[in-house]
Amino acid sequence: MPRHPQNSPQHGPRPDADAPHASQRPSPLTAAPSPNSARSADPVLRLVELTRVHGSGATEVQALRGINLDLFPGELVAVMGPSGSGKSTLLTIAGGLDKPTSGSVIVEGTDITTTDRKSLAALRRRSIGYVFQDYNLIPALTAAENIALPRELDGISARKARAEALAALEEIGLTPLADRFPDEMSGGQQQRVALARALVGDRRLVLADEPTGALDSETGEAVLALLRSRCDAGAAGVLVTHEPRFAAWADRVVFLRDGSVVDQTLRSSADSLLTGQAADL
Ligand SMILES: Nc1ncnc2c1ncn2[C@@H]1O[C@H](COP(=O)(O)OP(=O)(O)OP(=O)(O)O)[C@@H](O)[C@H]1O
Repeated sequence: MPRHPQNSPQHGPRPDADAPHASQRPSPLTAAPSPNSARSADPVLRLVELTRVHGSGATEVQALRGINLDLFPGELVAVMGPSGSGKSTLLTIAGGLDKPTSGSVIVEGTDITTTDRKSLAALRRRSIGYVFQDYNLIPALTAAENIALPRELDGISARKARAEALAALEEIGLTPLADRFPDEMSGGQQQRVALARALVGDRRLVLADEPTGALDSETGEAVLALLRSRCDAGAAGVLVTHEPRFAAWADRVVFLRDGSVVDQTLRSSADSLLTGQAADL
């Protein structure tokens, strides 16, 4: 079972109406790292002095300014910050979907900023699961086919890939939807299928860009529970979110502003987030 911030010994309760006052409970965001986050292990993801400049001349935007971040097995890190602070830019570069202007992105020991396109594509399929806010399922493929596709591209037999996809659907409670097309599913169902696609094949790095954006709160919690559960099983996850209650599932929260990390899980920040006082986030 995933550790829920409400019932985990390491995570304090969410800010429900009947919850104790923030000062009386441990903050989930400042709690000790997860037992799975083996700090002695090599990081799954390393961002080293990452910068990204979009455009040039008068339209130039410095989206990232020297970001450093290590993410270890078992860790789920939430990235928060105001609109335009660089969250999506950070995630797309970490996932190999965009290149930094300078700096390194090291995924399981490989610098993906210097690998050739073919190797990068293979590494992304093998090691990186990416969850988009708008699901990005292929409309012409069923749920099971969407999940199986990256595995088949990776050389797994169609039969094995389908078996894995069905197992993934069972894990997320969507077995009856295996043969449905995306337009025959609700937004929440599509997002869970997208998450299953990101997780299938034991990818060690899961990057999720506001995966709960279009979902009701109950479905959003279910998606977060899945992500948390995969991190508890040893993956490393990055979650971009505007929602403090979803960030409460994370081991650490990184706050971005104007392309720089301005804060990381300070108790005061975490508590004010959980009590809804961070008005500018
Ligand atoms: N392709 C692009 N071309 C030019 N500027 C860009 C591009 N992508 C992002 N930017 C700019 O880079 C900065 C960071 O954008 P980014 O989308 O990473 O922020 P964000 O924190 O994810 O914002 P939001 O919360 O609104 O999604 C912003 O000023 C944005 O306008």
